Amino acid sequence: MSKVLVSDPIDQAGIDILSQVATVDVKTTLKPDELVNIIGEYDALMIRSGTRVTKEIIEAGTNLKIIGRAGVGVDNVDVPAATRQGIVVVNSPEGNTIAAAEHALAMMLSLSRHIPDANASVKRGEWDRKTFVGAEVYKKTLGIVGLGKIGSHVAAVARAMGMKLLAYDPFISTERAEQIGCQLVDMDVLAQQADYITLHIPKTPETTHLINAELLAKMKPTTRIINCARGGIIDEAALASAVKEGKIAGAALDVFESEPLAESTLREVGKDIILTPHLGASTTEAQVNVAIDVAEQIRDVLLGLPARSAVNIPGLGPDVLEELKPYMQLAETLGRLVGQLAGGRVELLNIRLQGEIATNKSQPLVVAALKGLLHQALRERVNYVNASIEAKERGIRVIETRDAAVRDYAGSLHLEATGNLGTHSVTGALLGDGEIRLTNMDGFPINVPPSQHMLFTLHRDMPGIIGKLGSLLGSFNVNIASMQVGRKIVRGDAVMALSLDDPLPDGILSEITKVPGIRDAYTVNL
Ligand SMILES: NC(=O)c1ccc[n+]([C@@H]2O[C@H](COP(=O)([O-])OP(=O)(O)OC[C@H]3O[C@@H](n4cnc5c(N)ncnc54)[C@H](O)[C@@H]3O)[C@@H](O)[C@H]2O)c1
Ligand SMILES: O=C(O)[C@H](O)COP(=O)(O)O
Repeated sequence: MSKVLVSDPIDQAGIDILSQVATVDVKTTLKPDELVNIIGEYDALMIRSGTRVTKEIIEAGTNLKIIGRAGVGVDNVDVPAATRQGIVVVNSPEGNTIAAAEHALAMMLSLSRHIPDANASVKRGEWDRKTFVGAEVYKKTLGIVGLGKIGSHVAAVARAMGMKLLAYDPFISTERAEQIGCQLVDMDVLAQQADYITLHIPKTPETTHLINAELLAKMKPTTRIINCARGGIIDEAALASAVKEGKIAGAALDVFESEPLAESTLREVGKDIILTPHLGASTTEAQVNVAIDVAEQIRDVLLGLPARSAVNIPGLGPDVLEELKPYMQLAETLGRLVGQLAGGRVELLNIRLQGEIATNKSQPLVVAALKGLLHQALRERVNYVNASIEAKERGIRVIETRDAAVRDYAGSLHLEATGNLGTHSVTGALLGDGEIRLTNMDGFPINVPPSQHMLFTLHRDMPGIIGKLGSLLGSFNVNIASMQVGRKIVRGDAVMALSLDDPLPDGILSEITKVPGIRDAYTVNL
């Protein structure tokens, strides 16, 4: 049975799902070196933001197949190291969206009305109404940095509260921003005009210290900043000084450059800075959502199925996966087939995507074909995660063409591999019921389902060949399950595709090519 390590607190709903397929160990107080020492035993690791999954941990995780982040941000995982090792990294892109958006809104209102300090003062026995005079958000301008899932929900609620909305997000269209009721502006304009600024962007090299002393200096003395996205997007020292010196009115932070927050000037500023311990996703509802979402993906991957929210499989989002799922197996099968026909070292793979799969969403099919192609050399070391990297490192050039014209099938895939031993091609399609059909090999039309053990011959179309081949296979005790000949002209060249019940014994291929009229023979195990 597989083993899963859960190293951060996860809702029981997730543990129950994992327990269907694996032994689950929950150890939420491990130090980094303890994790390095035990990770080798596990097939999967499930975390939140508390566990830093470093390269060292990943390299020690020799059995790891998947790292599941029960939340959005994977900045605590060395994703490139995981990718290199073929470990799929999944997250829950939407499970805590509402929780994080509501926390940002709660922070905005709490900051405006000094709720945390007013509450503390009453609890101390005081009744001070003068110190805690606040500000209304109605008719104020909210600047939203990052108009993704969380930013958009914040926008909808803030709009209903009567706020005017500006947004900075270089990756979304003006139309999309207008739909959400936001005016897109650049960061400087947002800094100058907003009364409230809320951050909903990932932490990247471009966003690190996006809010710095220079930008803070452009803000109004009444501006308040909320960060429920990631620590490090704001320069904390510059922010603490700006609030202390009255250059801006206040800040509410849920996330910090280093967590847990150690000694910090942020703690010393008083009622105009409020701090929460990374609580954005900490609602009962969000924790159930993310635990189920990620545990289901871990379960699926351990069962050999694809994950719906893998962050390190190019282009494979849940909607795309749904559309392409039936074709992924076809692409991988054709990749395995053409790789074995080509034998030796493949240098060039031409892939033609035809009909309904000729879209810009079909990149995962190319990855699946590469995974199949490399299977012969790398076996289980190659997967959807590292297939493209492995192909590149082995010098395999990939040329993709897409042709939307529908031919005999709604969608078909053609692979041509060129290597040091020559060029071979295969075409395949799906029948209405999703069954795979091989429809062409090396330019010869065929119509056969793939099977585990196959034999292909290139021969002259002449009487007696089929009988001789059948007798030869019989003499080696190999049973033929089905057989088909494909030819372009009568008595010209032809291919024969045979499905066999057993693998071909060693040495039989050279016997087959001795049969008069048979020029070449290829054995394939799918
Ligand atoms: N505090 C918490 O507990 C908590 C909970 C959930 C999410 N988060 C964090 O919130 C952030 C947003 O999450 P989301 O689900 O909305 O993500 P998302 O991917 O849906 O949206 C992020 C948006 O940021 C934009 N963006 C990227 N780089 C940018 C840049 N340089 N400048 C401006 N915009 C940029 C993107 O175009 C996108 O629209 C993430 O950092 C996530 O980790 C925090
Ligand atoms: O990226 C996220 O999903 C949030 O930061 C939540 O982090 P958490 O799972 O540790 O609460």
